[in-house]
Amino acid sequence: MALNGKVAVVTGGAQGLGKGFAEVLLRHGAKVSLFDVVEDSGNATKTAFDKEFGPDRTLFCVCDVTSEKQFTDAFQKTVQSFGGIDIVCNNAGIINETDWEKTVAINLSGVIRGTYLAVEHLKKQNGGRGGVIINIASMAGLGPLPTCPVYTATKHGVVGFTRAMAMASEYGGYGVRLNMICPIFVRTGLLSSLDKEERAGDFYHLRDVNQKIMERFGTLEVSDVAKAFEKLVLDESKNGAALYVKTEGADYVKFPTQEDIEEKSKQ
Ligand SMILES: NC(=O)C1=CN([C@@H]2O[C@H](COP(=O)(O)OP(=O)(O)OC[C@H]3O[C@@H](n4cnc5c(N)ncnc54)[C@H](O)[C@@H]3O)[C@@H](O)[C@H]2O)C=CC1
Ligand SMILES: CCCCCC(=O)CC\C=C/C=C/C=C/[C@@H](O)[C@@H](O)CCCC(=O)O
Repeated sequence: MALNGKVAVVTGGAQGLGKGFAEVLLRHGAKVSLFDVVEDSGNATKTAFDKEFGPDRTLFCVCDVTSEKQFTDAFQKTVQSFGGIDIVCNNAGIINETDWEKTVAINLSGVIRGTYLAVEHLKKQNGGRGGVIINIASMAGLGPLPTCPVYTATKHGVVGFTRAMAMASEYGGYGVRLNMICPIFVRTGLLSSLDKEERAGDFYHLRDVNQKIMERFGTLEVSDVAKAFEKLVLDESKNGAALYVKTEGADYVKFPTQEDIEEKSKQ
């Protein structure tokens, strides 16, 4: 997909991976609406992008993805300012095993809400232009991370939901593609979440295990995942695909087919 002149929404776009994805889109000539709860960082990121890319290319909307009203209003404001939407990246996420309901509300319900709103705006049957939705899952959406079971569950949920929606879009002729990114550990603020007892909850005693898993898989920079995001957003052939990003590079995940599952269950 050529990105010049396209309009994108990035949730959790004020910092970390979301900021990195927004920068990729801006470099390709897109306009970007950043949705985030943290007003200071959102404004600071918009100011930095204004300086680098010009004043009319970025919008910042205060938006908590757990609020239907704030999310709907932010989509509306983006359409009013930029004249439509072509790309939506549902990226906002946290790790909090103590307040696990908040983790589910942001990481899974927030992605579901953001995807439904995106489909409503992009879908050709509603007068939309079609486009692409990229949901940010994790390697913890493909295999279990024992140090954060609820975070793991939300990311598995994002993978299952996005794959099903990709099929629904294809069967329904929405003109919208839905894909996922599944990175291993990335050096952002989120990475230290499990070092804090109030975030790690009952799994605080497993912080050494977390350290070992991190050493085994290694850690990425935001720019590594931004490069994978660029590859995925430019590739118009993919729908329902998950790009696994690791230290050796990025590869598409080969999900088992129904035949694979049935074959294995016979063994
Ligand atoms: N850092 C890592 O190791 C990995 C991160 N991910 C995923 O990438 C996504 C981004 O994470 P990072 O950039 O690492 O974290 P981060 O903490 O640096 O950035 C997350 C952003 O989301 C925003 N946010 C949090 N709650 C929100 C809400 N309710 N509404 C709107 N915005 C909200 C924060 O204010 C922040 O700007 C998350 O979904 C995370 O699960 C996936 C794999 C690895
Ligand atoms: C501080 C935690 C931040 C987590 C943020 C992420 O989303 C990063 C996820 C990164 C890696 C996940 C790896 C999961 C691997 C599992 O498939 C499994 O292989 C782990 C096995 C652990 C073991 O054998 O001890």
